[in-house]
Amino acid sequence: MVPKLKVLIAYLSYSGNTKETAELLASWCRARGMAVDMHEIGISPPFSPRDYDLILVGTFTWERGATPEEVKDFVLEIGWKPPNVAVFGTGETQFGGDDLFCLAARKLAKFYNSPWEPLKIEQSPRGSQEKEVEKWIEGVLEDVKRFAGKSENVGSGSPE
Ligand SMILES: Cc1cc2nc3c(=O)[nH]c(=O)nc-3n(C[C@H](O)[C@H](O)[C@H](O)COP(=O)(O)O)c2cc1C
Repeated sequence: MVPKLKVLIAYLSYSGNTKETAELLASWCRARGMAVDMHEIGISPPFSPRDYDLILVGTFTWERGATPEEVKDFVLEIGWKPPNVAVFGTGETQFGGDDLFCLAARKLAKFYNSPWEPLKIEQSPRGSQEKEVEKWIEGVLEDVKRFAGKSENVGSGSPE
């Protein structure tokens, strides 16, 4: 039997948009037979990144493009850069246009040298943006087997 792909979805959400995105991603992966664990940043107990074939990290963007402190702490707790991190984020263009839109997600993807462009969702993913979520996770999973099982210790640090 082929072992199930193991996916961890870690996210931070205050008002629910990033959580909704995380749940859509979880449903999509589970419907395709993957084993999914959810991790609420700042709440769930620590996990071992090496247990997973893919780690999805979701964050909203805070004032003037800032990364939420909880996400910075999460990154420090992990303490190294797993090579199989894909980032998704929610934000709102009304807070600073394209320059600041989902900037925390973009910075996080850069920090992890993520092989995938971050998914950027305007507010809630429900409705027309659900297609974007699906397209993004499909693309990520196409590549995942290439990265599965590999790890690379490149030191610790913190995103801006
Ligand atoms: C005070 C404040 C500042 C914000 N600044 C930004 C920002 O600079 N860039 C951005 O894309 N979104 C910004 N947002 C929008 C949130 O990132 C967006 O509402 C997000 O979907 C919230 O995620 P959550 O529902 O998971 O908590 C800001 C929201 C608030 C309340």
